[in-house]
Amino acid sequence: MNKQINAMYFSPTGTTKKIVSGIAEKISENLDDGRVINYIDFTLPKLRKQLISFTQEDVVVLGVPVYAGRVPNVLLKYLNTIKGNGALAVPVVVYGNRNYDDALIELKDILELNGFKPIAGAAFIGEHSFSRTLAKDRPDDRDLIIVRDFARQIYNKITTGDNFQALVVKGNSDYKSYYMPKDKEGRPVDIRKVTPKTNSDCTNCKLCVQICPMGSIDQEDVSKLNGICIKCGACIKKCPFQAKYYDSEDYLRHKYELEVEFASRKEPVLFI
Ligand SMILES: Cc1cc2nc3c(=O)[nH]c(=O)nc-3n(C[C@H](O)[C@H](O)[C@H](O)COP(=O)(O)O)c2cc1C
Repeated sequence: MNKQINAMYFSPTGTTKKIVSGIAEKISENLDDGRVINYIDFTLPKLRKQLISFTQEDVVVLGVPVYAGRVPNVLLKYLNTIKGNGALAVPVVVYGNRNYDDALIELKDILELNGFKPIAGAAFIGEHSFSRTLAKDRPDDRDLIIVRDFARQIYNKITTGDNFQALVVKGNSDYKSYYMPKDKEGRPVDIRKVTPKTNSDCTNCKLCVQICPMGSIDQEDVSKLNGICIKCGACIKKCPFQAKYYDSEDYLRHKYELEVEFASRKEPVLFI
């Protein structure tokens, strides 16, 4: 098989990267032709300025985390610039054990509209961006066995067929609106304006400036934001000194409710 395997992902806290890279690497191992995987990490703003296009010789495993039951809306503009030109695609969404709602069908549709041919899709589970206990340490070994099995099925599909039928995945073609947390009275609350705080353990190492996917943390004063915060969890989870945190009551209630309500383990779902 004469195909270039690509692993392409947005992954602020690293779970999507693990799944997408795992799938791409296992497909590639099955190929056994010594070809190197092309990794395209579009987590940081710099990469989202580059125009990317593929050809019919490419297989693109493309993954995003689920945000509010959908493809993160801050990525839509960028995703629509990627040109498939007939490349085979594997849309993958990774969610924090609540639900992936219409994110997978939305990602599949985006890829189709951009000239890709989706041949398989999946929803996997990753530790929730808001929490250190919800889906803790996932993807884990059990997930990675499923990653391997999925990659094997994709390899078989690519090598045995070339007239692929349209891929069907779970979801509403009329996508549900973005999922919203609720307040004490059950009314929807908007946590979009919530921003991280910085405590006195901060050593001013600037790691948070480098890893913020929105490029929003001020270089001179890391407690200041110059742009939007998408609550992706990167600065919170990756700070070596636990110096970043949220103190918004609405955010913390939502986090707690998720941890209680969605504690039971969900399993990955594959469509092929
Ligand atoms: C703003 C935001 C919204 C999220 N919405 C959902 C959701 O609707 N359902 C869910 O199960 N997980 C949700 N999550 C959790 C992430 O999808 C999940 O933790 C994912 O593994 C994070 O991927 P990453 O490690 O690649 O950043 C949300 C996370 C963030 C930051």
